Amino acid sequence: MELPPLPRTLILDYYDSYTNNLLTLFTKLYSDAEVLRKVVVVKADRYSWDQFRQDVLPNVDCVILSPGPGRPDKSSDIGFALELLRLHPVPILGVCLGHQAIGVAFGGKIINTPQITHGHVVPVLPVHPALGLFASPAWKDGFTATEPFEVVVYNSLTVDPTSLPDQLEVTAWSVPAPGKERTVQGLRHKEFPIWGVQYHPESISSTRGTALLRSFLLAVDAHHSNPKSYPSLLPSILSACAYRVAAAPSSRPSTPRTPGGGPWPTPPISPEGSQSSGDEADADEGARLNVNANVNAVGGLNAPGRVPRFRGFRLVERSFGEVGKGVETREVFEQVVRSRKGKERAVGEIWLDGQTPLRSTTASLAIPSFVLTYALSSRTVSLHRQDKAPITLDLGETTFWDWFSDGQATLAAHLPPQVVRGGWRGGWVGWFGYEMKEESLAGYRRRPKAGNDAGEQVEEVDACWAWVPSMAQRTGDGEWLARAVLGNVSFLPSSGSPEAEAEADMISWLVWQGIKFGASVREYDELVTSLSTILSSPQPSKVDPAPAFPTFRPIATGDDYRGRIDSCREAIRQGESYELTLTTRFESQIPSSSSTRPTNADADADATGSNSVTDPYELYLRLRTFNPAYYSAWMSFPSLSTPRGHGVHVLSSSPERFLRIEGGQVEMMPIKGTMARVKPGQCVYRRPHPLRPAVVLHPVNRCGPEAHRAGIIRRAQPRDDCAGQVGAQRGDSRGGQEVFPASVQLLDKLEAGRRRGIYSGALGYIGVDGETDLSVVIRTIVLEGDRLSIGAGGAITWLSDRHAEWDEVLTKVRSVVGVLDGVDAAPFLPCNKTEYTLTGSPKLYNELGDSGKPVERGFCGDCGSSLWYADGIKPHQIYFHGGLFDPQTIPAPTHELFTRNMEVWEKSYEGEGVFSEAGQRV
Ligand SMILES: C=C(O[C@@H]1C=C(C(=O)O)C=C[C@H]1O)C(=O)O
Ligand SMILES: NC(=O)CC[C@H](N)C(=O)O
Repeated sequence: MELPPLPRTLILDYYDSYTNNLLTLFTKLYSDAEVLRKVVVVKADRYSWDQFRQDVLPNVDCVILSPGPGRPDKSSDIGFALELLRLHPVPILGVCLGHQAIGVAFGGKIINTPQITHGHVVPVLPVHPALGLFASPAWKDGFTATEPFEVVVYNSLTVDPTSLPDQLEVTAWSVPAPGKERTVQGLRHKEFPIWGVQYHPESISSTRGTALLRSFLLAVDAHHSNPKSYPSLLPSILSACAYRVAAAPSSRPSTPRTPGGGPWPTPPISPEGSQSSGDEADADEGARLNVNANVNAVGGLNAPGRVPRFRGFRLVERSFGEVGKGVETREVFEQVVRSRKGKERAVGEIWLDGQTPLRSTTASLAIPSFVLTYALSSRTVSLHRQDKAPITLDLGETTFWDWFSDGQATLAAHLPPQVVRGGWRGGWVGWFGYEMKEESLAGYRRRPKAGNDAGEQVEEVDACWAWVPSMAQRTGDGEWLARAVLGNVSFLPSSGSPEAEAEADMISWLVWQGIKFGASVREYDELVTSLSTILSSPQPSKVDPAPAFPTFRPIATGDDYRGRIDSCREAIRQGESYELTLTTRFESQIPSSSSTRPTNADADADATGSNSVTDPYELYLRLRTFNPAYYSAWMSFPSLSTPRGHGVHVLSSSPERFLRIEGGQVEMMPIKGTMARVKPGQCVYRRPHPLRPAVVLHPVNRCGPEAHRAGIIRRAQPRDDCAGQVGAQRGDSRGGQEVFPASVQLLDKLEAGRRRGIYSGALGYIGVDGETDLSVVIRTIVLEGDRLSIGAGGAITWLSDRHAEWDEVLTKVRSVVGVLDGVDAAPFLPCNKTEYTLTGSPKLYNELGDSGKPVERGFCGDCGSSLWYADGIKPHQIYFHGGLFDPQTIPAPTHELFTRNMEVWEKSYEGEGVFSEAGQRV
């Protein structure tokens, strides 16, 4: 079947993640170059109706109305689409929301669909004899019209078939389950070139998507009396494009790197420049601020208006081989970071503490050389250094995102072309808080800049990025490395004063403030020497884990939360969203004075939870054994302040990857499916629903088809929540309404505008070489001043149960801190069981194992403690109790037994079984 020439197509985007998939559908039929010239995605509110009609419409050949949140009978949701449909100067295809708009434009009614369904595959059958696009030769090509075909539906609303105006005709119906009502799945206008489909032809899980697009384009071509070709879109229209097929593959050459798969800090890599190259002068000279020197320009920098003088960074590392392989990370951390000379004045402490149950942990341990924080309300960046008062910079209209990423790009441009990548080799470590969405999400409104008086108040830390020039790292194999970024960057201002120049961008500003980025060779040598001493004669740890967590209380009652769940579900029923991740917070306090500190005996007596800890590091030590996680981390910045007091400390045990960039490939790994407690003695797991990956993968989808093909979008992990979701693996999100901005703003309201802070943000490293690994900040204790908080929540869908969701929130928080106070659900009792049987869904709560395969994980149904089992093990009766990770309640032998059993299990597990504590099958 011949392909019609590609008409100039305008896709009107109602802020839906599927819009991008519509674009992808075009690239399945036409070349990227062709799609780039002829297809444009424009946000539905980009133009006024008048502008659109006068300037845009005469220059396009057809319009596609995208899916979207909201209702087509609400003008704030649908904009000028109804006017456009009534005018129909060019052929129009409506998809989902766009299809419903066709119904409304000509007098039909919108009602709730009999079964609200999001992300399911259903059969659809065109009417017979076929009408509209289903009568097209392009549709019929190789397909029997009387066969149903499978498609994905994603809607709360539908066109009421009893209200259908005379001008419209149904072209397809759903094939309902016995006893259920059928729904309208296709429409056409009897006279005008207007067609609609309720389902999503653009979903990768829908069949016959390209056939439908072909039918439409054939109809468009026929409408325009079959021209041989269409011109390219005007540059003015192309420039309004919200996103498009990627124009060219990434310009950065791909560089050799070791195969990935290691957990978060870093896999072992081949050494590069693993000893000091003796070019000490180079590194130190580069470190000097040199704004006026007569220098040679180095090409390739993307920041205009300045001449770089820079000899480049060198990423160096030194392995200690077998030395120190058995030494505990904690001991090394305490000696390298905590008891370093002058450490009490250090600007911060970093411990990326990736943990998996079976294998040695990986870790990055560092003292940052400086820290940048950002305050959204005043739009200022602050530079924090040891022994110096903070210095601030007003970013004006520039967002922190742009400022930071331009700076990072400049830094990365100073690497030698062939850098060996692999894990974190130095650079940024920190977080973007949840509120940073304000400066990044399309359509999200930035708050007005605070007035002068706001300068008097202590501001929130909305983003915090520390610079790490050198660190000690432990690989997944237990091998120790000293890694560093050597060298520096300096710039000659092209004109004007250095200060004015410095305002313009991050690097100039930092250089002007005297920041040197790289470590000097001397500093690196010192690290190597001290690490070598520590590894060959380690000192036992001097700090004990806190004997108990302080008692956390929810900031609102279960009733309150359940009420908000109801509101979420109502919004979903109204078609405003299909999934809303509602959250709340639990709080506690630690005494600010060490005088209240009890003796160990007191603490033991009060081990069910007391506010007895004064050093947050002790709390972290407890957390890392109580709830070890792939993204465990300790980040401590004692000199930062927030409105809640002095000192910001993050104690994270997040299991969830937000985004990883490795060798230029982007990977996201959303999790879903947290267990609900069902009966004492049993941990039963709720089956994850399939929507979550769609939401979380949305940003990756934005990378466009080119990126997908180039393999930049690599894979979603083969796991239950993605099972069968080829879509997720290809970056097609299977689903629906764009989370942004509608759902995010809705959530702001549903959470009464409460700040989430670090919780729900992204935390991790962004290497100087661009290698990045960020977690979703969940299961994380944040300490600001003496205030402790833990955020928790869950994704609410139409199918959510108000009681189960609240219980799930409690389960999540208990997995972090155990006992809770002031909750109106079943009390938490410490549990002494060592044997558990899990039934139900074989896949539990997925985390990442070192091997790259998922490690399953759950919680004890009695006490909420962690349960682990390992990679590649067949279903699924589990035994051991996560007391393993709580030395307070489970004696040491259990730990060993557990580990041993895991080994046995790994080697010899066959079929199902329940195992005794001694490792015997029972
Ligand atoms: C919001 C939280 O978790 C998010 C929601 C999840 C869910 O609904 O299952 C799972 C992981 C997180 O992305 C949280 O744990 O606080
Ligand atoms: N995916 C969509 O376009 C959904 C349309 C509409 N918001 C509904 O829920 O029915």
